[in-house]
Amino acid sequence: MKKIVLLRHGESLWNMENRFTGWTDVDLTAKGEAEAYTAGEQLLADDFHFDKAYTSYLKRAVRTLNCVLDRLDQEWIPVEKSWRLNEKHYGQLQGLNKSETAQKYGEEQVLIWRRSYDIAPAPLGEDDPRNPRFDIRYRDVPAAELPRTESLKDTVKRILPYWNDVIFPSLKHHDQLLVVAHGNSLRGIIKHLKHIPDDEIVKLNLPTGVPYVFEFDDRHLRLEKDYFLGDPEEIRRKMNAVASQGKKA
Ligand SMILES: O=C(O)[C@H](O)COP(=O)(O)O
Repeated sequence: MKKIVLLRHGESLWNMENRFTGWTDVDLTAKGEAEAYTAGEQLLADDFHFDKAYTSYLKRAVRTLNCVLDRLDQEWIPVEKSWRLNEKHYGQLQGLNKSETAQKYGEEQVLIWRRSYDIAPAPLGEDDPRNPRFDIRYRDVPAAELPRTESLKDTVKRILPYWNDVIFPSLKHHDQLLVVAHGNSLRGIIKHLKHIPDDEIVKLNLPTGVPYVFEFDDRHLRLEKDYFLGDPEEIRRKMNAVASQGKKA
């Protein structure tokens, strides 16, 4: 049995402040770091030995991965970072408080911006200093590929080449892979893996710091089952809390 574990980073500063984050590079809170260590604990208890790990260019994911590997005493494994695993770009919403945005534009509109498949928030201006083209870390990415906003559909389109050409094929010669990324970039991968229809994906809210295991058969790499590690009640509570971030108060 081959396994890929998907893990959303632990709580970030802007998760705590309930702000749209996207490509903004904010750090973990102390709680987020503790969540990452707890995820490591759960993976240790289930005897995971990863062959390779993948993460984004954003420190909340990188640091979560480091905490997990530290807890597992598997810091030596190869790690590959890709901008393609970054969070969905939230355009002009980045930095705004989600509840205040719901008060201003309505909860329904915020739900569309957060969870619809093909509607993107307004883009950052071409000359906005937050435009990724001004950020040195993306200097090797062709300018035309750098987003100034994204729908989940756009995010999936940018992730899939990396998933299909790099991550998934490496399962052929590895048994266990770890992918630490973000709420929406992982929703995109999960949609692809489980063939979730466009209008169903709106309901999926990924909790921070909870390992999500996908098992594949050895021969054909067909998805056999998927499950979260941890207490189902606690996971449900965390998922509901994520869903509620877009409510008025
Ligand atoms: O970018 C963000 O704000 C979070 O990582 C995910 O936010 P969401 O749950 O509002 O999509």
